[in-house]
Amino acid sequence: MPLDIVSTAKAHGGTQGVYRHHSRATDTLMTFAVFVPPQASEGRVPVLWYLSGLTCSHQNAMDKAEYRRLAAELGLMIVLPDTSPRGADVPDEKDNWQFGSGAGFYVDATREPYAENYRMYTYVTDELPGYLATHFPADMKRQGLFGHSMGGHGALTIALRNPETYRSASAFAPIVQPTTADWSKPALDKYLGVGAKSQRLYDATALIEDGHRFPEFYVDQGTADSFLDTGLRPQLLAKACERAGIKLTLNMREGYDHSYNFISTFMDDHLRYHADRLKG
Ligand SMILES: N[C@@H](CCC(=O)N[C@@H](CSC=O)C(=O)NCC(=O)O)C(=O)O
Repeated sequence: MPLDIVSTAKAHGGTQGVYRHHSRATDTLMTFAVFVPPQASEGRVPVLWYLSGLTCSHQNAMDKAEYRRLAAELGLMIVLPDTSPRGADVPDEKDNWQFGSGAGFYVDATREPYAENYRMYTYVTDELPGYLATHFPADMKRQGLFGHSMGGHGALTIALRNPETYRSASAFAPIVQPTTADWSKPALDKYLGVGAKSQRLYDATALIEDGHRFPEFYVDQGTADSFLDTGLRPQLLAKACERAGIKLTLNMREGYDHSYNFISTFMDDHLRYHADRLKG
């Protein structure tokens, strides 16, 4: 399980690193970022996964999410995976930002020609955790997930499917019902097949309807988000959670849009939420 170091830099007493490896899941080179807090010099620390949105790599959140100062104070390791496989041999739609490169939707594709490489669910839930446990001072018994938009969808669905692995889950402006939203349905149709039952495994509201449970979710959503009514629709998650008896804290943030200005504003609240649930 070899890992190449792309870069490391000291930040807030910890280390921000970028790493690259060959992935068995995607059969491509994959790049990811990890912030290791200063507390790791004394023992393993809790792991918080940040799943990014459409068009992103590990780099966007590293540059704009402003997580390092408080993660260093709280002793949280922050892991930033890429959002899709990439490379000349990976099937893609160059002019479509809602599909292919930068738009893996955290699914394991089953349709050709995508099934060989687009296996981001397995990559994030199985393969990359193995690298963390081997190469980093990560306490894999204390893991949480959060993410933005497509990554918020990833965080909610992965938590619902693996409640024994993750202790906490939160999201910024998540796509809560990707099987029907205009910017995600076409991608799920291509990765998994039109009308495929398996699409429900990648849809937070469908998972809840089908009996999957997670103790609680914390969600922030900007009211000036241009994707709010067609792509995101947090009210659908609220309804599903209410019916299922899942505690949901949904903060509608007046005037905030979909950008990293919104994410960085509320980043501290999310880090504290996870730290409370990952301690001890
Ligand atoms: N290019 C698009 C806008 C794309 C966009 O807003 N991407 C978001 C995630 S959207 C949901 O998954 C993002 O995080 N972008 C990266 C960034 O650094 O801001 C358009 O033209 O509307």
